[in-house]
Amino acid sequence: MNYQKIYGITGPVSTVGPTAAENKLNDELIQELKKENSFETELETEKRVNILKTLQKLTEEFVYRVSKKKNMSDGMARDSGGKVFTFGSYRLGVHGPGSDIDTLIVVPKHVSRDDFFTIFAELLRGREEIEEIAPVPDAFVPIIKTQFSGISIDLLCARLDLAQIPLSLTLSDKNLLRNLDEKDLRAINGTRVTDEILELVPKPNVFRIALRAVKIWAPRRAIYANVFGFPGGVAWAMLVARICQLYPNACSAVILNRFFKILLEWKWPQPVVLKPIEDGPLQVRVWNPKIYAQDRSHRMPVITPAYPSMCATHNITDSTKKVILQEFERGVQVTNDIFTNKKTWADLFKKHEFFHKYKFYLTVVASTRGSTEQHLKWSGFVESKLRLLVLKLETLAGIKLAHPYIKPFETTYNYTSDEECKEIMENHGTYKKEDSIKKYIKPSDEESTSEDPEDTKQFHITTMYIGLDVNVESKKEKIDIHVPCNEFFNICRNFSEEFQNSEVFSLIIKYLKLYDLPNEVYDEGETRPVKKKSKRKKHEKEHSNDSIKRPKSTHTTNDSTLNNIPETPASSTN
Ligand SMILES: Nc1ncnc2c1ncn2[C@@H]1O[C@H](COP(=O)(O)OP(=O)(O)OP(=O)(O)O)[C@@H](O)[C@H]1O
Ligand SMILES: [Mg+2]
Ligand SMILES: [Mg+2]
Repeated sequence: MNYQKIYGITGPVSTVGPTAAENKLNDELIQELKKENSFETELETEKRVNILKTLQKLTEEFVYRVSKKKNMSDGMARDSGGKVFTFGSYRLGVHGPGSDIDTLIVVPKHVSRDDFFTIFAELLRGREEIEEIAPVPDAFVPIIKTQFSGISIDLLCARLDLAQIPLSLTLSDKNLLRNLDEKDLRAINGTRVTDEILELVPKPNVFRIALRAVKIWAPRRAIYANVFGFPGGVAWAMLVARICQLYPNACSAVILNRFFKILLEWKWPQPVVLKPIEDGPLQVRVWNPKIYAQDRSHRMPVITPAYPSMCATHNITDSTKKVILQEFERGVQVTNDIFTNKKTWADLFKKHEFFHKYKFYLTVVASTRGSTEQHLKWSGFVESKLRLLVLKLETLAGIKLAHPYIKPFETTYNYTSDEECKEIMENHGTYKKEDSIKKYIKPSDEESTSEDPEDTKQFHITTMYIGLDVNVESKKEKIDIHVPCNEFFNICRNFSEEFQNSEVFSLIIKYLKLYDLPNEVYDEGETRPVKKKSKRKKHEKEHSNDSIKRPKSTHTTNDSTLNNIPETPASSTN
């Protein structure tokens, strides 16, 4: 008897296969994905395979060398093995020409993480294909980032409690997780999750094409970014996988239409799971809303299948949930129209209107008078906390939606005196004033031909945007965002002693109207939103009767007031 395997925790919704018309739409989808440069060439694929072969050899050599150092015999040292796994888009088979290869190097217990950052890094440096190597041993997930024959590689390392790592090893057995430290557990998790996802979908190729489409659609609609409260790559993959389980014989075009329909109608916060959540051998938390209040607070939970199951959408807020649902609704409409030949797949992938649709925006500006490295640390930290500001804003009575944008904007200025720096700080980030400080902008690396003069210092600025949908009925009431902003400032400042140095690190929240958004947020050739009455010209001179108050100073204080949002724009410095 040939029963069809049931994928997932329920039976399928429908087991019918595609019609001729659906197959045609599916071919058109693939054509559109090709136009979008979703696929790489065979030659490029071959290059990746060869890189992985080389990495496997290097891994074996690495384990061998460490084993010999521990006085093992030649035979034992060789038998210690070592194996390269992959995860991320490459493992799922949805990578494009610009994707990296996410790799995990699994080593036996006598090889340490320290060895990875010394001996393995040394072996890498010895290869002529290596162009860059950046080890980050102190990261939450320690990593070596490198460029190998022009392809970015992320390398993680995990040490298992085994004497040997044979090539036949798979990571599916949860007992392999015994006696691992937290960093090893985190490193191994990515591979275990992607492996399981592929096991749990009925037709991996149907899943891949649908996921490729979602990976174009979601960033285009500005809803792909785990840090800012949207689903990230793993969550989108699991959402597509669940729809594939429900329609095991459908083609990718149909999966996409059902994806939008089912997820729009989903009884959130009912979780999306790909298989029953398992218990396991470790003293670690497994997602369980019956036990943990934090898990009950997840608004659109999407749960990873590999033990220990976690929620991949922990960061979603009420606002981002609303935005995601709006996009699902649009997805239903557009795909319905595609199925009745009124629209095409290109319509689905049209760019978002984030910088056109809100009357009011907050800009969160993290800046550093110092090195690029210092700024990366500071801006990265502020970025990782931005969703906390969103959470605080959306609880205010007058704010219907606090919608974070998924990509921070970066600029670096060269300056020579405090006055110049102050001028930059005061004028950066608004359409009206940005021209006045263009002279300070640092040319990008390719453009700059010479080194900066010695007395030139750098001012790095990262700007994040939050669109505000303000309740018009409460127009007469003041919306005071003083408290959430101050709390946000404190979170960022007080994280470390280093960040308290306001001479170096600064954080400003500015309040902008739509028409005063700076040019950086629009693509080249994109039409700026214009007021109906007065068309502004790019070279417009500064007006003295600015509707936007200037930041109080470049130095930071804890004084932030953004009162009366609908009526009185203001800016705020910290
Ligand atoms: N900052 C991070 N912290 C922890 N894990 C991360 C981080 N960035 C990425 N990862 C892990 O690495 C995986 C792959 O991330 P990556 O950024 O390479 O995206 P991807 O899905 O592979 O897409 P792409 O094709 O752009 O490479 C993620 O799914 C996640 O598990
Ligand atoms: Mg990747
Ligand atoms: Mg990566």
